[in-house]
Amino acid sequence: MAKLQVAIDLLTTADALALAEKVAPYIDIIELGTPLIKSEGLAVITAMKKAFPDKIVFADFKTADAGALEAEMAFKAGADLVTVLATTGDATIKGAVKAAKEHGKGVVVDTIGEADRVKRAQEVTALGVEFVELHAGLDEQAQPGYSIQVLIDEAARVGVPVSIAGGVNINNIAAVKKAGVKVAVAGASLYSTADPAAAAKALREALDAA
Ligand SMILES: O=C([C@H](O)CO)[C@H](O)[C@H](O)COP(=O)(O)O
Repeated sequence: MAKLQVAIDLLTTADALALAEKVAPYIDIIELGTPLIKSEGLAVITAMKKAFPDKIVFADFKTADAGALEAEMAFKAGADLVTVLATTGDATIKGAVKAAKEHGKGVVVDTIGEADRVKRAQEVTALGVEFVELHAGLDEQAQPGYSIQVLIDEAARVGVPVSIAGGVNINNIAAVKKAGVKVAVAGASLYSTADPAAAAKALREALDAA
């Protein structure tokens, strides 16, 4: 069964907690977005884990260096998963994985900015990461002609556990699921809607549909 992850790209802990409260019944993983962590610091991770101890808390650090040190910071603050960039060297990913094993937590590799997402996903999976995020970031999504279909096609052929992040919504979630993802990540389609709870419920139902 694929998991549903809410990506919270809001800028305050209060707003993040309020959104999480609305969508929590329908989601498995709460992602604290990079802008949110830069805005609020490690305290937002601690606050989220305290409020939702049964959810998987995902700290989107997008670490590019000092893998062990940054992963350790995230885990000590309460994160269950932390992201490291695919574009960085294997040594950084290995350092984060080592810290994750020591803490009983996990590393997700984010392919944002990576030229060959499929090849790199296969390479880093061998380093012991939980899964790889096939990701088109907010700036890439804003480019003319962007389509999530490219990520869906990659997920269908990659052959290792992946998530898709890059504009998941109610219109494409069935195709995302069909591609065989481990996790579907939804940000703007939840936090930018008038009724996040209803939107999360609809995504959950589409994901769980046979
Ligand atoms: O990771 C993200 C981005 O880099 C900003 O932090 C987003 O959370 C991710 O792209 C998912 O969000 P949506 O594309 O809005 O679904």
